[in-house]
Amino acid sequence: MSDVLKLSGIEKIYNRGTAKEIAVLRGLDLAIAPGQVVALVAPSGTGKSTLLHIAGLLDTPDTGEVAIDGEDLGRASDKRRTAARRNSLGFVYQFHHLLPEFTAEENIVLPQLANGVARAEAVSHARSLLERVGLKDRASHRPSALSGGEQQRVAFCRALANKPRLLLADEPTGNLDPATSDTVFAALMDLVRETNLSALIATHNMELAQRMDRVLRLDGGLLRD
Ligand SMILES: Nc1ncnc2c1ncn2[C@@H]1O[C@H](COP(=O)(O)OP(=O)(O)OP(=O)(O)O)[C@@H](O)[C@H]1O
Repeated sequence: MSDVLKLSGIEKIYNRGTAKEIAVLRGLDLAIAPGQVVALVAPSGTGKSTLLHIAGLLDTPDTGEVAIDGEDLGRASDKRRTAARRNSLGFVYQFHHLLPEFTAEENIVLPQLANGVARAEAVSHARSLLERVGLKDRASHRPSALSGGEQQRVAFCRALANKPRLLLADEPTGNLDPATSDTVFAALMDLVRETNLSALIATHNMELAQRMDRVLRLDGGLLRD
């Protein structure tokens, strides 16, 4: 079976050929197998965002290949990359970025409608996701009526709404206090495991990183165990 994410020889150099040249990624390789959860540990400024943007098809490398499920998308058309982002990738950030004027449930329904799923099916899927993260009775609340940990759990459900193959997360619990971070992270991991999702999760928290299948450090533009 092919890797869900395969990065090969990724180079990203900003301001190439000028005095301000900065080589952020220097021939980086990464393979994530189906169902594998990888922790990305990267001190500030080492290129974590650059790497997540390239893996998430939001940016392109100068050289190298980005394959999702065996399809090379690094230099595919914008249309194809947008479709892959919608269908194959889920994103979670440090802040939830939920739509404030919609309920928790609607925030999970809307991306499905945008992908052509019928409303009844989208609602049923949203409810099942909310139930799995313990928020069944919060479905009709707007984000402002939810705690920080609850907001983030809704954001996880939204990321999984379109049944992605790969979850990309940037400090998904970085905005929460340590105790809340712990339970919310456990909820995310349960959801990821239940759906056999692959994931690349950036975190500064070594204790959380150790709970993943593999811990990789970004160092000198390359990934090391
Ligand atoms: N568009 C750009 N043009 C020039 N330099 C850039 C650009 N984007 C990022 N950089 C530089 O590349 C390096 C890596 O940036 P990146 O945002 O990937 O770091 P990061 O590891 O995500 O940092 P942080 O955790 O602090 O957000 C930094 O030195 C940054 O200043």
